[in-house]
Amino acid sequence: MSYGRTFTEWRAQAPDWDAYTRHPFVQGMADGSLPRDAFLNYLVQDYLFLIHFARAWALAVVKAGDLDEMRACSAVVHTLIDHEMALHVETCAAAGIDTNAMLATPEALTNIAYTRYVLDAGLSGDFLDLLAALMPCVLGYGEIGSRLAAEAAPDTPYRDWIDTYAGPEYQAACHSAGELLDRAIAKRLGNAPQSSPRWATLGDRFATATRLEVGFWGLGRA
Ligand SMILES: Cc1ncc(C[n+]2csc(CCO)c2C)c(N)n1
Repeated sequence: MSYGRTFTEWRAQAPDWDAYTRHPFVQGMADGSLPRDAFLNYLVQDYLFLIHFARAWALAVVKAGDLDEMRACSAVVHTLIDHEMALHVETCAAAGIDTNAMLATPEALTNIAYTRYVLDAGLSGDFLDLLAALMPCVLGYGEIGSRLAAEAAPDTPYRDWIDTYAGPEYQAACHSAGELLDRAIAKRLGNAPQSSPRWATLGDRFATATRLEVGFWGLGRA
């Protein structure tokens, strides 16, 4: 599967991409062996993660260079707050964890590290720095979702999670994000961005965010 040219190149150069998308936590969702408590720990942390991630996409609206970029980024803010977080709220509610309990849970250090890294990429850099740090999250889950939809055990209890990220709405959002990235790169770095001095730095940001994703799965310990 492909979510655009830039992503394909950065992905190939991020040493931890497979450690992220094929993490034991992910394989545990696929075969159903992941303990429920581990999943719920992850989901509560992920709820807190998404709050700051929505702030980062809102910062992307501020850092955008034209109305099309603003529209694309504000759509992600909306999707995140009104759709993606609903999965977390509903799944946790079914396990007796309400939103107040989720909000009262201290953020884990690896969670703080990840979201604040992304926010700093945007605050200290420009739109491209921020997009490079945002992409592993969006596109990695797209890749995981569509692989698990094909490979997961039919009776895995994590079917809702898989369906959310494998579904046509989320996959369409991934294609839009990949296009947004390709257009943003072409607009600022031209048609041969690999020869820009910024290319390596942007790839490093992508690789660092990928590393932070690997750490995030570690939060799902029962
Ligand atoms: C640690 C972590 N990484 C990635 C995602 C997935 N995700 C976060 S924001 C976003 C884009 C808008 O839907 C997506 C897909 C997650 N939930 N948690």
